[in-house]
Amino acid sequence: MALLKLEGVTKRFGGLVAVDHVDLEVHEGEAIGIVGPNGSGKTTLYNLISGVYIPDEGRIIFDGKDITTLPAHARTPLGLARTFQIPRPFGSATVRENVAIGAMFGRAKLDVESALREADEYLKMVGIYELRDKEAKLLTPLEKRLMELARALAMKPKMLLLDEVMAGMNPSDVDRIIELLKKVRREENIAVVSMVEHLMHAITKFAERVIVMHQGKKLIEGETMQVLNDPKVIEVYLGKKVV
Ligand SMILES: Nc1ncnc2c1ncn2[C@@H]1O[C@H](COP(=O)(O)OP(=O)(O)OP(=O)(O)O)[C@@H](O)[C@H]1O
Repeated sequence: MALLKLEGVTKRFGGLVAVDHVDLEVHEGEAIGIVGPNGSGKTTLYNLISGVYIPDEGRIIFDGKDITTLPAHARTPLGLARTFQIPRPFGSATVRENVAIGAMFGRAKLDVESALREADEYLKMVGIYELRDKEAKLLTPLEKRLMELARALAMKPKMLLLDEVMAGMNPSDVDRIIELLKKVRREENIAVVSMVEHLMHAITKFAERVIVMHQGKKLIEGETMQVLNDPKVIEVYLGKKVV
């Protein structure tokens, strides 16, 4: 059984169909990349999966439950965690407290003490443990994204939706995050869906399967290298070879 299943999911903004009858399945522990040019519907798709938007048509099933109309805060405890392209941390709280919130309100629902301890583990994992006592608002954009990743992992999700988490990172940080994601997939069987606009090389190292969005529709889906070298995909990316 698929962990996540989208059936004919559609979202319109006035006359514009931002996501157009998308079908999608993600299985436990899978690594998926969602790519597509600007405006192709990737963010809207994430917002539909995470509950920021409710679809105009179609159904979303997660872990056997119909979550189509469930608000975002009710999806998190079921094991659906996401990061945002522009993180919105609790600014005056410390980095450690921000991550602990994930452990308290995610699937694990830990008490404060245990959540703070757990936060330290995840901060070490993403490589910003030394920043734990800093106010979150003082972090750089990249550090904020790493903190968000730690918070999402502390939720003990079954599925992690990553929104451009590796954008702006240097190659060694990208490699470190990819290794980390492989480790959590292997050890905790977390399905990771990663949205990427430009970092195609990162996606080839990480994703087993890629979905290409174009004008709100799924253009193609399949094994990563095969998809990224497909003539239709090359055409969508302005005639350039993608990788
Ligand atoms: N809240 C909104 N109101 C109106 N139109 C929207 C809204 N959100 C997205 N759109 C439109 O829907 C289409 C898909 O946008 P979306 O942000 O999902 O694409 P994207 O692939 O994530 O692009 P980007 O990489 O630029 O974020 C675009 O034409 C966009 O202008």
